[in-house]
Amino acid sequence: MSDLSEAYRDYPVHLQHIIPLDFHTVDSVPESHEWPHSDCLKAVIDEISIPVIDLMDPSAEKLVGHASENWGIFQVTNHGVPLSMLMDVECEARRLFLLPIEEKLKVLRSPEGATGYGAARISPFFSKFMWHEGFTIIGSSSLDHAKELWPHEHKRFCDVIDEYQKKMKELAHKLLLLILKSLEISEEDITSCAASACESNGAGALQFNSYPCCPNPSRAIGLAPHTDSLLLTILNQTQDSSALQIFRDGVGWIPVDPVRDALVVNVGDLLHILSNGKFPSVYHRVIVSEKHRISVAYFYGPRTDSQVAPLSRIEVPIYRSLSVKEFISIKAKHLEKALSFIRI
Ligand SMILES: O=C(O)CCC(=O)C(=O)O
Ligand SMILES: [Fe+2]
Repeated sequence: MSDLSEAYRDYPVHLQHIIPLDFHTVDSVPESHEWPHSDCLKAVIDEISIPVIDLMDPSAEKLVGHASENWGIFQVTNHGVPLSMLMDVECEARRLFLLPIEEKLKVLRSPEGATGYGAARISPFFSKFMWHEGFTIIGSSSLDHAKELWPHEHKRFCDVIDEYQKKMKELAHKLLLLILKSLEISEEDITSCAASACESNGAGALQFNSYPCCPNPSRAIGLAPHTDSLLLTILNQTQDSSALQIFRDGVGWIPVDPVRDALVVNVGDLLHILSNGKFPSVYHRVIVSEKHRISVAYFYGPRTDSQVAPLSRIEVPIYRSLSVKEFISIKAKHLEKALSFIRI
């Protein structure tokens, strides 16, 4: 069993919070999915946009460090992931979500499980449901699920996923090194920290997100505001519509407008802890529209038995040291309040 699955096993989620609505059968937003005050979803600032960094730029290291500190999110171009690979993974995600609900339920995430089809993990924290269905893959978990969904043609799905995960891991490692270099820490600390994240059984996961066409987008929400838990997330937005938004203190919600062929990179809670609070773990949400949207997120993290603590040797640490597994358990109980529980 993979590390991350083990970390989630102690926090079962009730089936009611796992089984998504059969979105094809509804022609209005049911009360269960109607969010109060969702009109505020439109109140976004359009004039400011998050940094877009060309990874081939000689000053990429400086730009990445600056964006991590000032935004906790940026987009990268010239990232080395072939466009064909981005399109192939989108196509497989689409193929999966277009299956009838009875098929998708064959690979439903179990209450103690971490992989498979189901609603967002954060669902139990909210009184309303989200306009979303997801599919989570950890390591080679997709093999059994794909066999279940396509008994005679699962190979294509698995090949695409394996290649994509490999490429994401490579890119995440490269990005992590760039980000860590901007902290005032020793080469040795950088190498050992990055090495722990790239071990074969690190806590990585691939998340397919689907936001079905919504009959009344101003009443529903795709993903409620949250931060990502691991070190960093690489998001393939796949479409040209703006749906992802980040919250910026003093400004409000800002859209992350898709840039052609770019990938979105955001800081997660663990990197926020490692940086002693220097890099904000960005608070984000997803809105829905009349169009079906797919996104593919890769969450990158170290082994769940490894320790995480602020890396700086000169600053006073603001977070205590803890294992990744312990952090995941605190987050599973307290969601965005998790960081306040480990503050010194
Ligand atoms: O779909 C998106 O744009 C964002 C997805 C996301 O935030 C997540 O999977 O954690
Ligand atoms: Fe997220």
